[in-house]
Amino acid sequence: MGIPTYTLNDGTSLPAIGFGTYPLTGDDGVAAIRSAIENGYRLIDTAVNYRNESEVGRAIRQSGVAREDLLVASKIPGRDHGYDDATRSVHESLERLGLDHLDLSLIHWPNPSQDRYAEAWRALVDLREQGLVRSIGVSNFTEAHLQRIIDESGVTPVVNQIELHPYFPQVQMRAVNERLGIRTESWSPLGKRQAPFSEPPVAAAAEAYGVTPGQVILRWQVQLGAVPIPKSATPERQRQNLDVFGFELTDDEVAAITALGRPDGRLFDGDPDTHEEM
Ligand SMILES: NC(=O)C1=CN([C@@H]2O[C@H](COP(=O)(O)OP(=O)(O)OC[C@H]3O[C@@H](n4cnc5c(N)ncnc54)[C@H](OP(=O)(O)O)[C@@H]3O)[C@@H](O)[C@H]2O)C=CC1
Ligand SMILES: O=C(O)C(=O)[C@@H](O)[C@H](O)C(=O)CO
Repeated sequence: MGIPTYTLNDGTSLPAIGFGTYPLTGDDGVAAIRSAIENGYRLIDTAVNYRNESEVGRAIRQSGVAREDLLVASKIPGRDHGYDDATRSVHESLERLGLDHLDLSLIHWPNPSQDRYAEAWRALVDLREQGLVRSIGVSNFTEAHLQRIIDESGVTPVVNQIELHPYFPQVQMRAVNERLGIRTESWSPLGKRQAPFSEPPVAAAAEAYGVTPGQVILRWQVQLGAVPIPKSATPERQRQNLDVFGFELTDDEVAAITALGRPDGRLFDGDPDTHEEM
């Protein structure tokens, strides 16, 4: 069964699930990313700050899958938010990846104290016009950050990649993204080391559908309309994480997993109004 796709607000297509590559580096990283591509992932998520763009490029070339069948997303770090810096950053990413364009480029964190994310956005708008980037988006943006770049540029991001897992279901932020016509992407979609695999709603659904708790959580993501980008260096888990389109949770099951949300559900201090990454 192929991976379903969404049509984004710029008319391009995005697979309903992607592969996260942090912190896969070195030859082992290449092997894991190549395995993910060979297992069927067609959206590969990297970033300048993952220091693995060259590994992603090597894995693509070794996989034997045609470049045009893959979507490669990378992210601009906080230190490169100036217009010229952001432009240079994307060029350098392409060099490390060995590609002539990115399918998706995101601003990694808004870094509001620097207050230059709107400049980085203007650079991405121009890079898209120049054909170096097919689609442009953001990550860890709040409603205020989104509204500012939309008001100043007239261009709406295609995605907002945010922390999203059962302990942190981001009900409000998902509603903001939807209202603005922005597709939500979920980072740490399983909840990383705090994955709620044994929580009753997750365990019960796994039992009911004969799937793993990880598959229940990723199916929950899909039914929220979010695009999860789970990372796994384990081929069997890579396959499992992609195999979430053969069953459907009831509305009550979705609601019960969303109800696992906690006020302190963030995995670390990743509040976009205060957490900054250069
Ligand atoms: N934009 C941003 O600011 C951020 C973006 N990200 C992106 O999101 C991606 C995914 O997030 P990440 O933080 O890795 O967390 P995930 O929620 O994807 O969890 C990854 C961890 O879960 C394990 N795992 C994967 N699949 C399963 C499974 N089916 N059952 C049990 N354990 C499993 C993996 O172990 P193993 O590898 O051994 O299988 C790994 O340790 C990152 O790789 C990155 O691309 C992440 C953080 C911030
Ligand atoms: O993985 C990412 O994209 C990040 O932004 C990471 O640096 C994230 O902040 C993290 O993993 C911190 O533990």
